[in-house]
Amino acid sequence: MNGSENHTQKIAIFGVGLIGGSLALCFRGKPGITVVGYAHEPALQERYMQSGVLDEVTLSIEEAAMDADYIFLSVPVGMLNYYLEHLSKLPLKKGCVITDVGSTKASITSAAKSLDFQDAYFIGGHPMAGSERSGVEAASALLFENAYYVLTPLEGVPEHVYNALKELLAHTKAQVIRVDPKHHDDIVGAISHLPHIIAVALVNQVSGYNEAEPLYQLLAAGGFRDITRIASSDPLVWRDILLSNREVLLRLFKDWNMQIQRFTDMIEHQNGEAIEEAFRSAGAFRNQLPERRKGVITSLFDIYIDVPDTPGIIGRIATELGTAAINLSNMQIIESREDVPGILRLSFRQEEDMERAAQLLISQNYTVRS
Ligand SMILES: NC(=O)C1=CN([C@@H]2O[C@H](COP(=O)(O)OP(=O)(O)OC[C@H]3O[C@@H](n4cnc5c(N)ncnc54)[C@H](O)[C@@H]3O)[C@@H](O)[C@H]2O)C=CC1
Ligand SMILES: O=C(O)C(=O)Cc1ccc(O)cc1
Repeated sequence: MNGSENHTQKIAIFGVGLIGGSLALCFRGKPGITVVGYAHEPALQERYMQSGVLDEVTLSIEEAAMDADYIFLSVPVGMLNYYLEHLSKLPLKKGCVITDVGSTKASITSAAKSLDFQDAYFIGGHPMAGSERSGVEAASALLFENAYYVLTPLEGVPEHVYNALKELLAHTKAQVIRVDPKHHDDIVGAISHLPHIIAVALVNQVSGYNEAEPLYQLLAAGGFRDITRIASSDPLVWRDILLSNREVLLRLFKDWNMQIQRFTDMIEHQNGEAIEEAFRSAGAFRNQLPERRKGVITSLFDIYIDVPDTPGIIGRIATELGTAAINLSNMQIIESREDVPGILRLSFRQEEDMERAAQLLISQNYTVRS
């Protein structure tokens, strides 16, 4: 029975990459849970097993699905229908819940509506956390912590089945939220898919200029890196997402073109006041966004310090923090120029570690900014 603590539960994961692997890590080792991965290619079997996120791995869809209480489809969006259809023809365990993690929800939900799962149920899902990285090696048990996890249950899914999935997802430490599939795609199109497109288009524009003048790449610093991180996302995963949210995106492009046209007009007519107002209103909205939700990418508490361009300085700072038992999660030089101090970003998982590090470094006369 799903959701019962007294029974052993089998969780099957199809597509053990960033998201599937992170889910596996959240579930694996929890009392009574066995996590089995499905690998569609022999080479993946070894890779999945070596990653240490699974209890078992199989090359057989049937074997993975057999007796599973939950099946997570965490393959690229373009492959979801194939697996859903295949599963609908298998004798699944009574009460089995099939769910997915795809970044669009309307298409998979409408496919699921047209299939007969007999004694199984389909509940669409989308964890609103991730990164530009991909593959099981990038998986982390902390990925979903405090993020939202959207569920889009089909009509007719009993409440206790929905609640059992929600209970299982508590292992991810995400906050489950129920959203209509089409509404989900409208919103996520604007806040995730469009930004990915803009980032890629911008990088490609600059990369074109850089072919004739390599100074573009050399001078590209803070702002460019910040808003283009997601341009490094997996091409195949994103091809599928964008094609699956086609209509929403085509609509969003119209509004986007209007925004660009507005800037064209303001600059052409030297309308400084309107430019100021555009920045003012954007800033006001952005500043009210909720604090970055914790997760492996976003949980970091960052401080920035100016570092003189002295050999070994980074190693020295890391050692000093280590000696003071301050847990540093990451350090990255985000600007380094000849003859001027570079900027080093120090990231911490705990706010307390960040505060202690700031105090220590200030006491050693470093310039520390948050
Ligand atoms: N990348 C992100 O930040 C997020 C992605 N998603 C969704 O999660 C799903 C997976 O994305 P990621 O984990 O990022 O990608 P990934 O590339 O890290 O993982 C995909 C996995 O699926 C496997 N795979 C590919 N084709 C397959 C096939 N035909 N049959 C079986 N397995 C196959 C790959 O070997 C890989 O292990 C996508 O549907 C994506 O839209 C959802 C939230 C965040
Ligand atoms: O890296 C980022 O900031 C992301 O935007 C991650 C992401 C990618 C795809 C999703 O469907 C949800 C989240």
